[in-house]
Amino acid sequence: MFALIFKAAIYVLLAFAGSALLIILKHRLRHRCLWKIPGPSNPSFVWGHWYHMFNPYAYPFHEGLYKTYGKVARVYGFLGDIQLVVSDPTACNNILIKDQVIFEETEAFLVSNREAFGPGLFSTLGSPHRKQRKLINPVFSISHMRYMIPIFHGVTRQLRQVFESAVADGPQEVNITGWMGKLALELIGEAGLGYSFGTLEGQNDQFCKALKEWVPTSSSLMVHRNLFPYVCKIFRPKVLKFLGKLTPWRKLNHFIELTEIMNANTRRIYEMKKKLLESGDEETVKQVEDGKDIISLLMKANVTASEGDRLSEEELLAQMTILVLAATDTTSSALSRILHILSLHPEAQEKLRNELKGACEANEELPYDQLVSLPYLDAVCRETLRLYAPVPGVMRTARSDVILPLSTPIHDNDGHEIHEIFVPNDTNVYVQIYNLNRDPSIWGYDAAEWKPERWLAPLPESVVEAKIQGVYANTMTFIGGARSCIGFKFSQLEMKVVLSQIIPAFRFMPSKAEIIWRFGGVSSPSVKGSVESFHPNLPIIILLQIHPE
Ligand code: HEM
Repeated sequence: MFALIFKAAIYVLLAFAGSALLIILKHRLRHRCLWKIPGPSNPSFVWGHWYHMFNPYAYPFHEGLYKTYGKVARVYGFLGDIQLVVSDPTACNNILIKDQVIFEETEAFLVSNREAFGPGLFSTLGSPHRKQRKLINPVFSISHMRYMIPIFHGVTRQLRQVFESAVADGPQEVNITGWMGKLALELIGEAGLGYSFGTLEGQNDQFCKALKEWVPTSSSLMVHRNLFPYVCKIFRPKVLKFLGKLTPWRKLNHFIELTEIMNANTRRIYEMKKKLLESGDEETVKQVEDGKDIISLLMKANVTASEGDRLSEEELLAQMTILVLAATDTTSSALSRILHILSLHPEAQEKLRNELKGACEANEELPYDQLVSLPYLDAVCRETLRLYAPVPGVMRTARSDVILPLSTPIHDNDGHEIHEIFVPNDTNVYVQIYNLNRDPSIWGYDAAEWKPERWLAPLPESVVEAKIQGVYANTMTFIGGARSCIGFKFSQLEMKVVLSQIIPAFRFMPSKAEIIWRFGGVSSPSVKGSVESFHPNLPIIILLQIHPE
C-alpha cells in the first residue's frame, strides 16, 4: 500500500516537473529572438541577474550595463528567463506612455501589493485603476496644494524647533535621513490622513515603526518577491500567509508582521474618522467638509460620486496605506539627497540661502505663489531629482507581442544595426530611470555632474529633441502616463516648504563618514563600513546659521 502511494506521489511530481519544464521551454523558445540583443552572460541558471540587479549595491552593475552595452541590454531572470534593461528615451516613452496598456506592472508587483494592501492604485490595472485615479487626481491638483501649504509649514516648524534645540550649544552631527523620514511621515500623516503620528514629538509607536521599516524590508526581499506570483498559483494567499509566518525565515516573518500592523492601523484611523463623522462630531465633520486632508477629500468625493465611480471601503483603505507608503521614503530620500549634496556644495547652499532669505524677509513662511516662483530653489530640486532619481527604475511586463522603437540604433550580436526590437509577449523590461536621466547624449558631456545652473538657462536642443514624456522636468523621475506618480506636485511642494524653512536657519556640513547611496525600490543612504542595517543613515553636521564658526 505504502509503495503504491509513494509511486503515485512520484508520478504526480514528475508530471508537475514535466509540465513546468514544458512551459519554461515554450517561453524560452518564444523569447529566442532576444538572444541576439547584446548583454552579459548568465551568472546563475536559477537566479539569473536578479541579485546583480536588485541588491543594495547594484548601482555599479546598472552603470556598467549602460557603459558596456548602451541603452538596451539583455539580462537573465529566474530560470533563464530573458529580460531587457532599457534607458533609450524613445523606448522608455513607448514602455511607460505610448504603449502603457501593453507594458503593464509585473504580476509580482500587482499580486504582492494586492495581497498586502487590497485593491489600491498599486495593485489594479485598466478600468478599476482609471476609476481610482479619476477620483483621487483632484486631491493632488494645484488648487488643493494651496490648502496644504499651512499644514506643511506647521509640520516643518516642529522640525525646525527640534534642530534648534539640538544645536543650541554648538554644531551637532545628526542622522539627517532619520529626521527626514520622521518629517515625511508626519507630513503625509497630517496632510494625507488628517492624523498626527507625533514623530517629531518623539512618538515611535508600532505603526510608525512599521511604516518606516516596510519599504527597506520589502526592498531587501525584492528578489524573492518575484517568485510570489508562481507560489500564489500553488497556494491560496491565506494559506501562504499562514505558511510564511510558520517558516523560520525571520525577514519574511517580519515583513508579514509589518504589513498586518499597517493595515490594522489604517483601518483603525478610517473607522475612527467614520464613527466621528456618523456621530456628527463637529471637528471631524468640518475636517471632511473642508476636505483639507486627502482622505477627508476622498470620503467627501465618494459621497457625491456616481454609483459607478464610487470607491468601495476596501479600495479607500488600500489607498490610505499606499499613499502613506508611497509618500514617506521617496520624499525622505529626496530631501536627504538635497541636504547631502548641499552640504558638499557650500557655495550652492549659500546661494540658495540668499535667495530664500531675500524672499523670507517679509514673510517667514512663504505662501504658495512665492515659493514656486523661486528660480534657484526650483533648480536645486530639479537637478537633484534628475541626477539622483529616488526611484532608480521600474519594471514592466509586455502583455502582447510589441515592437519597441529606439532613438539610437544598436548592433545585435551578429553585427546588424537594429532600430527597433521585437518584444515577445510576457517579456519583463526594466526601465533604468537613473541612467536615462543622466544620459550624456541628452544632457551633454556634464550630464553626471550636479549643476543646478543648467535649469537657469534654456535647456540644450538635445533635451528638447529627446522628447521625454515624463510628467516632471524632461525626466522620468516620476515617470509619465496613466501610472505616473500621483503625488509629484505634493512632493515638490513639501520639499520646497522644508528647504525654505531650514536652509535660512541652519548650515549643513558633511561629516567625516563616507556615504553610500544604496539601490532599492527607493534609494537610501548608509555609512560605508558600518554594520549592515536596513535603517538609512546619513550623518550630517548642523549648526545654527547665526552661530559663530
Ligand atoms: C520625490 C518623491 C517621489 C518620487 C521620486 C516618486 C516616484 C514615483 C514613481 C517613479 C512612480 C511609478 C512607480 C511604478 O510605476 O512602478 C510613483 C507612483 C506613485 N506615487 Fe510617487 N513619488 C514620490 C512621491 C510621492 C508622494 C509624496 C505621493 C503621495 C502623496 C506619491 C504617490 C504615488 C502613488 C499613489 C503612485 C502610484 C500611481 C499609480 O500607479 O497610479 N508619490 N511615484
